[in-house]
Amino acid sequence: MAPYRNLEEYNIEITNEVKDHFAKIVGDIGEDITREGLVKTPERAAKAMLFLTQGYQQDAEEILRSAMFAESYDDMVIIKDIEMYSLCEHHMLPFFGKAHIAYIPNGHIVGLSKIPRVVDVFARRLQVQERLTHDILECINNTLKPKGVAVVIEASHMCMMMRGVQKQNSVTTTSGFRGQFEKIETRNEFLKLISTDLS
Ligand SMILES: Nc1nc2c(ncn2[C@@H]2O[C@H](COP(=O)(O)OP(=O)(O)OP(=O)(O)O)[C@@H](O)[C@H]2O)c(=O)[nH]1
Ligand SMILES: [Zn+2]
Repeated sequence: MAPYRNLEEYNIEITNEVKDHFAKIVGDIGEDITREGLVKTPERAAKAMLFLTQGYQQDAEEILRSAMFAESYDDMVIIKDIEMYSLCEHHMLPFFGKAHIAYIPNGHIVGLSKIPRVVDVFARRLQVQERLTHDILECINNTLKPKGVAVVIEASHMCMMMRGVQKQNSVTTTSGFRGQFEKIETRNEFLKLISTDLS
């Protein structure tokens, strides 16, 4: 694609391209693309898909760096039950659930809202749950350089519910630990505080 003058121009161009692909899909699955209810569907679907994958245009480390504050607090900070919606890269179907994140500051704390924003940046891409977990973990570790960071994600995958193996109640848990959370006592304290039965 040609280089774009600005983000707005890029957004218009890319929306039109994705819209044309969706129009083809709607026709290919046997629908009448001229039917009243479907006329605007390719455009709506394109906008929805670009919203759900907007993380490719965003810089998670920059988001964290924009709200780091020098502070001597060095106990655990936990943000739990962060709702998360992503798309599995194998089927482009949603997987969704909760992220629980903790860090132990090392001279800097971060604005609390920035942690869920980081989750969104990486979730709004084509992902597998394992890589999503590590993307969040490494981003916080590299940027904040805390004494420790922990990420747990619990999610349900629509590709295992609506199709394929068709299991409605399975939940996948992934986790990653760095620094002080690699010690069993710190990790267990975190797991206890997020009130799961993982410990
Ligand atoms: N590890 C991992 N696997 C995932 C994730 N999301 C979806 N999958 C799996 O990716 C696998 C893709 O396997 P394939 O055999 O290539 O695809 P498939 O024929 O559609 O597989 P079925 O879902 O078993 O019908 C499936 O087992 C999915 O359950 C994820 O986040 N992490
Ligand atoms: Zn899938």
